[in-house]
This record gives sequence, C-alpha cells and structure tokens, in this order.
Amino acid sequence: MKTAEQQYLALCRRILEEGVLIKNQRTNKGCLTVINADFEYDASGGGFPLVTTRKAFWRNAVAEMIGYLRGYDNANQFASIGCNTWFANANETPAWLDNPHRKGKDDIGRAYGVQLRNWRNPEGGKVDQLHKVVDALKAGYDNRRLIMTFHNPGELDRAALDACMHTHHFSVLEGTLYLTSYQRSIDVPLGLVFNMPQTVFLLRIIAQISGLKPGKVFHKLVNCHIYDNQIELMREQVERVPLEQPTLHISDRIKTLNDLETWVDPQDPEQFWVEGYEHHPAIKYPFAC
Ligand SMILES: Nc1nc(=O)c2c([nH]1)NC[C@@H]1CN(c3ccc(C(=O)N[C@@H](CCC(=O)O)C(=O)O)cc3)CN21
Ligand SMILES: O=c1ccn([C@H]2C[C@H](O)[C@@H](COP(=O)(O)O)O2)c(=O)[nH]1
Repeated sequence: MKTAEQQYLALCRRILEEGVLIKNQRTNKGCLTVINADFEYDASGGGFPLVTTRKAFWRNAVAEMIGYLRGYDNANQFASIGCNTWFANANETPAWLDNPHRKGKDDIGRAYGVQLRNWRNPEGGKVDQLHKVVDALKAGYDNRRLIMTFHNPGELDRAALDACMHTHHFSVLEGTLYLTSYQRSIDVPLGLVFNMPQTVFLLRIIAQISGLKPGKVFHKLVNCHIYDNQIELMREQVERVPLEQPTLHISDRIKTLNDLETWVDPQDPEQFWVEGYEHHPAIKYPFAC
C-alpha cells in the first residue's frame, strides 16, 4: 500500500498535469480541477497521515475535528481549543455576511458539528448522531447503519459553508473499526493537509472510546482543486522528497464521549503527541474565502 503522502503527492502531480482550469463562482477564483480520488490510510499501527513535504499544523487540525464533535457553531469556540480556521468563513464570506440567519460576528451557523449533535427532527427535537453511533458501537451488534452526516439540505441556507467532509460511515469487522469518509470539495494544498489526519484521528478516538481496534480509513474525494494563486507554490512542494510517516499517540486516559466533550485538550502534549515527525519548511498557501 502506498503511504498517505505518496497518494497525496500523486494527486498533486495529477492536478498539475491534467487539471482543468475553471472559474469558481463562489470564490471568484480560478481552480485547477480534477474529479475523484480514493485515498486509503492504515491506522492500525498508529501511522498518522501528515505531509512531510511541508509543515502540517496537526494540533490545529485535530482541534477542528474536536470542535465538530462538540457541535461548535462559533469561530471563537474553535479558537479557544487552538483552531483558527473558521474566522475567515464566519466574517468574510460575502454571501454569509448578507444572510439574515447569521447571528453576528464569528457565527458559522448550523454547519458541520451542529448537524452532528443537533439535527432537528420534524417534532422540533434534537437528533444526536454522534451519541447514537457510539452507543451502537458499544452495543456490539452487527450494524450497517453507522453513518454520521453534516450535510443537511434543509438547512444549508443557515450555514456559513456547506460541509466539505460531509459524511463519516463506520463499520466493524471482527473487533476492528473502519471509517469511510466522503468529501465533496477539496482544497488540496490547504484543506486536505488537515483532512487526512482528521479522518485518522476520528477513527482512533471513536475506536478508543468504543473499545475497538482501529483499522483502515477509506477517504473518498470528489472535486479536487488547486486555486490559481497556489499553483506555483505547489510546483515547488512536489519537488521535495517525502520523509517517514509519523505516529500519533492518544492518552489512554481518554475513555468516554463525555471526556471528549469536557476536559480533552488538543494542545496538551500529554493527551496527544506525534512521534517521528520530521518535515520540510512550512509553505504559506493563500486561502480563498
Ligand atoms: N478555501 C478553503 N479552503 C479550506 O481548506 C477550507 C475552507 N476554505 N473553509 C473551511 C475550512 C477551513 N480550513 C482551513 C483554513 C485555513 C487553513 C490554514 O490556513 N492552514 C495553514 C496554517 C495553519 C496554522 O497556522 O495553524 C497551513 O499551513 O496549513 C487550513 C484549513 C479548511 N477549510
Ligand atoms: O475541511 C475542508 C473544508 C473546506 N475545504 C475547501 C474546499 C473548497 O476549496 C472550499 C469550500 O468551497 P465550496 O465552494 O463550498 O466547495 O473549502 C477543504 O478542502 N476541506
């Protein structure tokens, strides 16, 4: 099996060589685009899919996933655990600024984790998808319905952004947990560097609190693009020689969903640490809002 970074660099080269330059309406930017890629990461031995051809800010990425799992809806909540990625979409996306549902500065609306923890049912009650999945995993019966989705077509008009990694589907086979994650839109230089480790973190933490062994992640990628102002930097990155894949450690003090919801801190080196992460220098890619 190819390492995560080999799969990543192959996709980057494919976009540079075969990508079609299109104009994206929402961001008003050119995007070199290809459709469909299937990545696979083996999480059983602790391997953590970080790119090494530039510095990956993995604590920021883990914090973002923890924010989704907690149902955060405000860029400041994400920032309070060390994730600074949501201010731009909360406060600079033109269509969201004009949206009457926006509750003010830093609000991201009924996006991502809000749908995960608080999907509205027709009676006005809440559906907590994460709680249901963890309960079902702990119950231990064969179950092919372990789907959590952030994509709620009925409330897309109430969110700063449609979820990009929109669905996570868990499966259990002989005590091993697998995850299939679906992503509709992929900013390959920026977003994907966060999304690859996020899927493995999600599998590892749910396996740990459900008493299962982590297996593989299957990451399904649809619209894969490099924004026009990122292309030259990416041509430099793909010339760099990848280094060894690091390992993620998660403290075994984290045992329950309640731990994850309350005291878990992605910035604490005694709760999460990465071993053997050597990387080339950081590259500052521009961000499209
Ligand atoms: N255009 C776009 N691309 C994305 O990847 C993206 C969005 N929008 N909107 C929603 C979230 C926010 N995400 C982000 C936002 C910023 C970085 C970013 O700036 N990363 C830098 C610096 C990280 C740091 O300093 O910790 C990086 O080098 O990875 C990454 C992912 C992913 N998503
Ligand atoms: O986790 C994420 C979140 C977002 N992205 C990227 C993919 C696109 O470049 C933008 C979203 O724009 P849309 O117009 O809504 O597709 O954000 C990502 O790669 N990963």
